[in-house]
Amino acid sequence: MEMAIFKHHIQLHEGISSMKRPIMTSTAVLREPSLDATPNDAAVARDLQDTLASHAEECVGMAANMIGVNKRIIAFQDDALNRIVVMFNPQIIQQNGEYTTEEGCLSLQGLRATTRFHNITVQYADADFKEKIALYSGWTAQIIQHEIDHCSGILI
Ligand SMILES: CSCC[C@H](NC=O)C(=O)O
Repeated sequence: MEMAIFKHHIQLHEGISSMKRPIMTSTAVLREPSLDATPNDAAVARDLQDTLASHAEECVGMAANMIGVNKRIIAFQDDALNRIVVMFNPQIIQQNGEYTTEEGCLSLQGLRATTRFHNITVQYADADFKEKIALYSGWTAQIIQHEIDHCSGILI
């Protein structure tokens, strides 16, 4: 087991980033609320970001439990910034504009109907663990809601 983890990190640092990194699909960690993240989880965040980048064609966001780590960390493709954004301990503090839509998930088969909010205000710590509050709308807001649900052990 330790060898396997060691090998994984070698791959990370040798930069075999075009290889799709493994995703959890049916483990308990996806159904459990994750724990608060700390600055010590920076390496997990980088791993999550690299894993999302390796799945960028078919996946717009991920939560750390999708790579088997039960910490409240998300990464998502932000089309406005044209890069992947990482958030530690994201929390929705305001929301409005409820609607129903269909969503898919890399950890599940098929599409499911779900309720989302068009506008959200998110409180989080950024990649440098600085506290931030930001407003998101539409597609990016939908992705963030999906990933925050993952952090609570909620699948669509
Ligand atoms: C619209 S939100 C969908 C997010 C999903 N990622 C899984 O956490 C994905 O398909 O990328």
